[in-house]
Amino acid sequence: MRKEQRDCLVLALPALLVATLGIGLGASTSAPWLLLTALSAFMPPALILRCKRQALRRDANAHLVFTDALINVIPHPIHVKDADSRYLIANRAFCDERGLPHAEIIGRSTQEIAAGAPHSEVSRADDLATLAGERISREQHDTHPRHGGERHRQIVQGACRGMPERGQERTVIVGLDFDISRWSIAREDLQISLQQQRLRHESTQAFVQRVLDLIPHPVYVQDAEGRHVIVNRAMTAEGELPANSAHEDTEDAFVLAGSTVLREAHEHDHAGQRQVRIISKGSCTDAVGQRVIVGTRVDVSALRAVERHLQESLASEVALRERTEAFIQRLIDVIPDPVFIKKAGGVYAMINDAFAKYRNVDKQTFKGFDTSVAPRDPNQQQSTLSEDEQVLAGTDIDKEDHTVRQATGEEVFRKISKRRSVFVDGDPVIVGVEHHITRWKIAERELKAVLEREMAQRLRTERFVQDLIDVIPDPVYVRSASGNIIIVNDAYVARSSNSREALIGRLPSSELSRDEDQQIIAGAEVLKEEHKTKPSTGEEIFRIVCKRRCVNVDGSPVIVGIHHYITEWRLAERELKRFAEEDMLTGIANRRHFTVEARRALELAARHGEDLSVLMFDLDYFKHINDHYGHNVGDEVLREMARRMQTCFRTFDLPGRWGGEEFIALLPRTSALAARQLAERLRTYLADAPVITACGELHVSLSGGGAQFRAGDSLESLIARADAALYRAKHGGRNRVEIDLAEQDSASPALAVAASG
Ligand SMILES: Nc1nc2c(ncn2[C@@H]2O[C@H](COP(=O)(O)OP(=O)(O)OP(=O)(O)O)[C@@H](O)[C@H]2O)c(=O)[nH]1
Repeated sequence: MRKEQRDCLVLALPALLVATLGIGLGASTSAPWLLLTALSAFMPPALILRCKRQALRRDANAHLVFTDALINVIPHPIHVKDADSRYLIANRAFCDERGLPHAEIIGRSTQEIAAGAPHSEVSRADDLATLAGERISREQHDTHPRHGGERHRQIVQGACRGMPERGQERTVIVGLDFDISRWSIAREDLQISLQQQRLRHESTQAFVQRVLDLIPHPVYVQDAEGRHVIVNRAMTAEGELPANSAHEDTEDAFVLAGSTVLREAHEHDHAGQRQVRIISKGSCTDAVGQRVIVGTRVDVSALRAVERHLQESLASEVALRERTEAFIQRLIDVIPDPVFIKKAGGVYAMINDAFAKYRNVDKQTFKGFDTSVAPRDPNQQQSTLSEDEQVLAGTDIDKEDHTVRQATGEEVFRKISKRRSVFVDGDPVIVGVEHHITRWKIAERELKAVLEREMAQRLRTERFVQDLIDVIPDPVYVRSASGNIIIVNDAYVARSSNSREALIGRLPSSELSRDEDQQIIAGAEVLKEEHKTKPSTGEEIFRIVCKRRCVNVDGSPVIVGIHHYITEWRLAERELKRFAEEDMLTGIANRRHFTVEARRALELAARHGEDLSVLMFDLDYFKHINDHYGHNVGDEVLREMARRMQTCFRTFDLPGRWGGEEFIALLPRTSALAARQLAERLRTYLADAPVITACGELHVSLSGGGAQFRAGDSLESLIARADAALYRAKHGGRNRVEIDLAEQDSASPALAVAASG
């Protein structure tokens, strides 16, 4: 017997033996045969056959011997006890187990055998229970009495009737003590393995449950009978599921057969709200090999609502875009110039009526890059495309285009502007406007011709004006409103130390002139005389300055000024005046000027009640000087007489030559006595200081007479009284002064004033 067969026999034997005992103990009357029959189930057929042949050849006693031999073959402890629990039969394995010889066991009771044994034995009570018909079958765990090893045993015991003894049959106890240590250990291992497998299964199930619970949508696992074996938390939260419809049952059958389901379900929830779910079903094999349905019910109501909203928004956007495009179309159609919107590659997105009319195309059907619109010249076409690329890159194009129509020869001027923009569909586009400026260009051309003519006319006018003012001998200039010189004539340049070019643009040097120019621009006129003396040369300059506001040929206000130089006139005038008022020989007032001034002084004196006196002088024996030294010397004496009069008299006195060698002096605010003192001062001065002439020093004297103005006096009467006094001085001996003192108040304040002067 091979080891595997033996192990199999060892493992299967207890169960079969128990079964055999259960059957045999109640059914057979021949114990050996019964036992043999029971054991035959565990024995090889050859052994059974041999046993049967031996049994047939021997008698009944021999059966017991055979039984002993037979049970000794069995490696497990087997015994047979009588009703008193004494061993009748014990096989070799039993004896070895107890460590006792067969002889020491047979006939002894269980209690005797077990006394002192560490392991427990079947008790007497068990035997009695067995004898009463109760079958004992229990496992026992103890320690081997000899080698101390741990062991597990299966104790099986039952009652068996019919054992012959002295012609009677008695009931015996048949027991089996089967070592199941290996089997028990294997069983424990199996239990542990099963426990671990169960824990793993539970753990896996828990993990699967947790995973499914994380899914926010309902997920379930359903077996073939329609029972939900797993549902996730989201599914549980939905409450009780409605029963499947017939259609769903059919659907589930297909799913279990391998189909998959993915469909949308429209339902209403408990609150009556419309729900949209995505139902997904598939099948798989579960851990125990059963086909199950795995289903999900994803609520996409919110997504569908968003989708519906998006669709509505999209439709609205499309409508808005269409309305926008229509508005843009209407807008650009209003523009009288050709307008186009072009995409990359020369594709026209939109054109207006003016563009369609100018290019002779149908606006509604015209789309894309039309060769009839595109330039016919390939080079020009390429140039246009290149230009469009620049515009799309961000470069603005502003250019003028001039073409001549071949058919009519008509000139066309256009101002083309192109800009980059973004169309309503988001594409970058070129917005172009072709502004037709033919009329303006032709008008400009004509205007330019007119302007050139006008410019020529203006140049001629300016030339004429320049020539005109150059004829004027006086300096003439034209200043702008801001004061800059814009035109000067030759006379102005001639009087200036600067060139004409240096003068043009120059501003007035003085603030006064600038203010005056502003007044003239405002409308004032200036006509004035200026008198200047050049510091460098002392040259006197007289000029009449005339300024007036005029309008230039270009329409701007200007200041036209002319400097009329009258220096010669003023000097001649001054000379004439001198001739009219001065004595030509002596330079003092002549008789006419003296008379005019004297009359005015008499009027003032009479009006203000002031003193006024007149002195008259006559050189003594002057004829002798003339005669002796000549008239030139006489003239020298006369000039010296006049100089000394100017020396002796006050600044407000007026000395004059009355005629020949006669002199006169008008003394305002001077009394007669004061006049005497002045006359005496002159007389002594002349008498004491000889006159130096070409003929040497000459001693000259004078005679003087004076009179003070009185009420009612005329100039003639006053001079007459002075002259009378002079006459008295002449006749009184000459070189003396006589004053007309008749009725003169010597204590008058006027006299005191004259004396102090
Ligand atoms: N050199 C010169 N002599 C003049 C001028 N005017 C008059 N006489 C002279 O003055 C002289 C005046 O002489 P008279 O009238 O006789 O007076 P007199 O000689 O001064 O004598 P008495 O007056 O009496 O002292 C004349 O001989 C005139 O010719 C003049 O402008 N120059």
